[in-house]
Amino acid sequence: MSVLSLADVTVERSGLAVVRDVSLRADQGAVTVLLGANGAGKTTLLEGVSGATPIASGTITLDGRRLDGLRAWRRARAGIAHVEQDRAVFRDLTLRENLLAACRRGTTPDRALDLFPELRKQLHVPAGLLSGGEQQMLVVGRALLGEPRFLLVDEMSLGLAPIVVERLAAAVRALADDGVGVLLVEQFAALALRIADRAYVMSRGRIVYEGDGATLRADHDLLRGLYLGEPVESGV
Ligand SMILES: Nc1ncnc2c1ncn2[C@@H]1O[C@H](COP(=O)(O)OP(=O)(O)OP(=O)(O)O)[C@@H](O)[C@H]1O
Repeated sequence: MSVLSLADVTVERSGLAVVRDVSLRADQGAVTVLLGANGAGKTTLLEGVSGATPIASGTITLDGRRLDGLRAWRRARAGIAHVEQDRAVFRDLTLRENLLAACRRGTTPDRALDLFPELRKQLHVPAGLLSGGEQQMLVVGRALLGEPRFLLVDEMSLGLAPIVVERLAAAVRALADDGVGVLLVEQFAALALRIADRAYVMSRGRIVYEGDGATLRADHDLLRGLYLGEPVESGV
């Protein structure tokens, strides 16, 4: 089983450490969620893992192999796919063309369309005309076409209707059950914890909680305290 592992990772923005000494691990076949309030550093951490932003110190390894010195495309080739927050699609190309653009030689868009069969009806629609939920399905599906071992997903629920969010969450869970390792960043904890195997909470750049998803889901006071940066004590 593959393991994505971070040890003492610090990432800076404009010279300020916004991710500080973060250590975490994500396992293949599991959903690992990274929670935390707005501005906690979650997006920056994912960017550090994918290589979109260089890390200042620490190590990132995939099955023991150092990734942190590699350019982003090499990390992608090693098996890391990053679904960024911006839902960027080629707006004038059809959904099908967007998927084909992401296919490796000899692969087809089937994996994305099997995960989100509702997209098959929209294959010839320009991606810019799709709903926000369909665009999100497109970018998640597109990320799979490179056959990643790990999928980093940033705030996939942002601005979407609850029913669509449920659909996306179920798809992400199914991916993990199918053997992909998912590292999911969410600001809204309830949904993420429902599909999580393991959870981390970040506050002001640091990890302030690590545990299994079910424990945090069951303890609202603990979760609230972590978000507010209060002492980590159950039942406060
Ligand atoms: N380009 C930048 N230059 C300086 N500071 C930045 C830059 N981008 C982000 N920051 C700051 O870094 C901190 C972490 O931001 P980040 O986006 O990683 O947090 P987040 O937990 O993902 O929050 P959000 O849910 O708002 O995306 C914030 O305080 C933010 O203001």
